[in-house]
Amino acid sequence: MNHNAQAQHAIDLMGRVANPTPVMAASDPISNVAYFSSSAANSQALDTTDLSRNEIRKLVRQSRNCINQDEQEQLALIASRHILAEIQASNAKHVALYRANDGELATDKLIETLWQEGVTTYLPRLHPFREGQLIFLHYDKQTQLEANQFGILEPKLDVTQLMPAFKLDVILTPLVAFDIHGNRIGMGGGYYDRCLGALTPQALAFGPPAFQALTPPIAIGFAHDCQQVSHIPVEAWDIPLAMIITPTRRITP
Ligand SMILES: Nc1nc2c(c(=O)[nH]1)N(C=O)[C@@H](CNc1ccc(C(=O)N[C@@H](CCC(=O)O)C(=O)O)cc1)CN2
Ligand SMILES: Nc1ncnc2c1ncn2[C@@H]1O[C@H](COP(=O)(O)OP(=O)(O)OP(=O)(O)O)[C@@H](O)[C@H]1O
Repeated sequence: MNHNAQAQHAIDLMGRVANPTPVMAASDPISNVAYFSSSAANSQALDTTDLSRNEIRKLVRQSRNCINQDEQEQLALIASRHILAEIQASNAKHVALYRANDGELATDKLIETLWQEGVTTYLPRLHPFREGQLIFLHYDKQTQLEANQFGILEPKLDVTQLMPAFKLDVILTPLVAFDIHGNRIGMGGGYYDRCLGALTPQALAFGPPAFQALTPPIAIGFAHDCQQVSHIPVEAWDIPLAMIITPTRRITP
């Protein structure tokens, strides 16, 4: 991609995007973007009372896959603008993201903007031999990507590019469904559950003394509005997200 094209993306993300019309305007302290309030948002969530995790997964995956390409692009731009404001406000310098799959909110323009803003970005890769675990590798425009077993692009394995997860400032977390309390259901592999579970203050307290002084990364969910559900059946291993950003909502449980 040439320099002009990148600059165009930055303009798109920083300026061109139309704000959604809020039902209940709550002024965002970070930018002048208005969001629905979290409580108003819950009344629009899909009623998932009595549904299993697999049933919720199936329904929500279907609904996010129904969003057409044009709308996907617009929604990703709007949500990217919101998450960019969060990243800048928290002064995060090392941010893990994901490459979109299965109707997830796209992150490609967000990533290009982060590069321009001097933020270092990382992508997850399935651990080469520890099943169910993720590693994070540095990602810039030179990084070679390859598809994993699920068809998701991830950086080729290069140990010089490894980033320990506890050194990240923000982990932008993909998810299938979320609720107002920050609970999430993912694609079903338990990858992010294990990763976030190892980064809680309680987990870090079991590590060497230096780990106890660490500030764990902030896990922020990034999702379409249609991925919000009324109830998530919570399991013992679930780690709630600190924040969820959608094109119209900023949920802080
Ligand atoms: N974009 C993105 N990257 C990600 C995740 C994610 O949710 N989104 N992950 C989050 O953990 C990890 C990958 N986890 C995944 C788990 C299952 C499937 C999946 O498509 N499962 C198929 C069944 C495949 C099979 O049985 O072999 C399916 O459910 O249809 C995809 C990703 C790491 N990278
Ligand atoms: N911290 C953990 N330690 C061990 N096993 C775990 C842990 N977290 C999840 N698992 C296992 O992973 C499996 C999948 O979990 P779950 O259905 O919650 O995944 P998910 O949240 O949908 O996926 P992901 O986190 O990859 O997006 C479960 O059977 C569970 O036993």
